[in-house]
Amino acid sequence: MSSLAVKVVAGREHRSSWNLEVPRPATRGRCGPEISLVQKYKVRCASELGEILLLRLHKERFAFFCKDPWYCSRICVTTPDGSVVHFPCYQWIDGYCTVELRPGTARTICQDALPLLLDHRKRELQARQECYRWKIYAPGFPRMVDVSSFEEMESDKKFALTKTAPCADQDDNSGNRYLPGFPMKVDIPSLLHMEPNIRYSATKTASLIFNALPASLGMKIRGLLDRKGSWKRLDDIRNIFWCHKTFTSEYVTEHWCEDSFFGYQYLNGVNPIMLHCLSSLPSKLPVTNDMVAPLLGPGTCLQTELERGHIFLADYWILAEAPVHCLNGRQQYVTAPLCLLWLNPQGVLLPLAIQLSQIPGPESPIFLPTDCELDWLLAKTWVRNSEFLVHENNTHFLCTHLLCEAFSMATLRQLPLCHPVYKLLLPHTRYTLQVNTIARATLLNPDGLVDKVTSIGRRGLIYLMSTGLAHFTYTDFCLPDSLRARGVLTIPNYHYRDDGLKIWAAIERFVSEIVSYYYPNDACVQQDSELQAWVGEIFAQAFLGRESSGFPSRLCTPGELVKYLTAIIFNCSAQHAAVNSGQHDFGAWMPNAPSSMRQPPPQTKGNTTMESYLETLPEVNTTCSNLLLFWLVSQEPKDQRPLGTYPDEHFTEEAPRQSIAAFQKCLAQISKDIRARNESLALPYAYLDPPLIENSVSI
Ligand SMILES: CCCCC/C=C\C/C=C\C=C\[C@@H](C/C=C\CCCC(=O)O)OO
Ligand SMILES: [Fe+2]
Repeated sequence: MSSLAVKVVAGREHRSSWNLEVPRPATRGRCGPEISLVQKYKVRCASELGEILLLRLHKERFAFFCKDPWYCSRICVTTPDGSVVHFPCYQWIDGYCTVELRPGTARTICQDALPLLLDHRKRELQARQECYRWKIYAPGFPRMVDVSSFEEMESDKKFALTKTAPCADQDDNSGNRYLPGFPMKVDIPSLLHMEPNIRYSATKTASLIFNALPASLGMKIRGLLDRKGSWKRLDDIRNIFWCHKTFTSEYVTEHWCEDSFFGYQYLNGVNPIMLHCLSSLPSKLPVTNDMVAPLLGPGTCLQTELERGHIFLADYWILAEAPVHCLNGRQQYVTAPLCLLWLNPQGVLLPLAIQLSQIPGPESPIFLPTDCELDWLLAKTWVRNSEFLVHENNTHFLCTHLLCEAFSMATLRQLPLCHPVYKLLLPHTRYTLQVNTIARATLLNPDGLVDKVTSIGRRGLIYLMSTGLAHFTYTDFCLPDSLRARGVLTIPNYHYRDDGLKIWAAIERFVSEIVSYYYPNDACVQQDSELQAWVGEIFAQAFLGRESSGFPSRLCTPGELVKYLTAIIFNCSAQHAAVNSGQHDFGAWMPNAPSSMRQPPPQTKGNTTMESYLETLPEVNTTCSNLLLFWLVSQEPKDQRPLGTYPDEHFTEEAPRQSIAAFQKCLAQISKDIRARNESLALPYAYLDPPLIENSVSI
């Protein structure tokens, strides 16, 4: 327990009496803002204070009680003339220290003139930069949070701001151990030292553990996590999760073999960003008209369909040189397929041809829907395995989790609490540093889950993500630009695109209202040195300063700022929901998303049997460990905050608060429309229904 003292720093000195409402120290054990208590203080001053510039909270030891972290939401001050001033805080106060708060009115650095306030901004950022330090995890990776610095903070060590952090590969791995009941090693030390302001709340942690433990122990007891060898029958896979079936997972189990469902997943599955429209075939995929004529039917040909813009390609080139790994002591296999698809006159997307390598030739036959059933199924399953690798590592982990971590870090390090962009973005960074730290400690660590279930292992993951980042562009990052560049604006029943564009537009409208309020002209953007440092830090640390990425290193106009902020908020919320929430739905039927392949890709046709198919799919323990992860990450643990909900009132002015209300109204209408559309669908698409989208990447 500790005591709290409040000090008011004001502009002028006069006689007055002030009422302060301060959140009372709640309870031990970081239970977050869930318990809300308010303490009222009357502060009598010998003189009138005038405008309050800063409010200082001192947290001190109380008698002999031990140190307790407190969560302070905000302080409300009623002035002698009856007006109320809010001082947003929304932070854990750990240890005995002083926190200085400014009134809630957002201010850019250009709007501050008083040296006291300019100095306060500077000191606030210095302290944050000391606390949140960048770490190089692997060459070519976006930089991430260095959790070891929190350990140092707690032991009150002093350190230089320029301290360089080690790479993950040089870390001491002695704390990386097996935990009873779990199929992989866990890097325990890195989980123990999170700074309280970025740590999961007790509710969220408990919810994650309650989701994980019964599922993991259930599989352990049934021997599934330890059973090596092939599945004996495909049907046995149905029984892994007898109690975790969803409407979609059942639908997938029924329809996974169908070509139309294979095509559907490119539009509305967990990786809806792969298709590019072709105007001509690439030379590395020598599909002829004769090959596809039986499927195209009379009255058309491949060339005509190319000219109509009805031919699409999913190219897994990035896997061509991925390192390959061993699972259960056996060599695994990876390939880099090319999958050609056709949008038929009924508006259904169908696979036309699959080549399982980037190099054409007699050893890489082009598989066709007219081939025998098992050959065609095996070729499609190889593509689904490639989808798994590209989706999990790049679309999901790199492009949402890791990039959003870098946005979160830059926001914490470069923008003070009173900055309008800090107020706008902070809710969209909630728990991202924590979930990524958990992922690094359980999935990406040596002998972690990625090493236990994927054919490329941790080394392959590092290769894929660094190669992915080296090719990632600002166009890919901005949904409308990406859809246009990929030529997929007119494909029917592309619900990810339709819902995503509506949400993008709603975010854009909201952001442009906020931006126009605080940045009325180009000069305001250009002269905001904190904003420019923030963009520059993202460019340098997330995109490694690569000019060809097209990401800005500087922003010049309010329009550029609106686009950039819209893209960040969209990717932290909607994009993560689109590529995260369906992992169990689409992956629980393992043959639809195998994490590894145990036989080389076929070099001839006509040899596939059900036995060889089962010998190619992952073993029982590999399958079950992976499905355990899918189950866990497909549901947001409790303590959720859906898109557009801002219970922490960082903005206190009327204009931004009205913009928030309008944003919420717009999202509610989008939700209504999505739900109405879904009524008529055999397989509803709900991943982008706003109430089901989390504000931030937090699982
Ligand atoms: C089997 C027990 C695992 C416990 C892990 C608990 C929570 C997971 C924490 C974070 C997950 C984050 C992301 C991970 C996504 C992709 C990683 C790559 C996976 C792969 O290649 O297999 O999910 O939301
Ligand atoms: Fe995720």
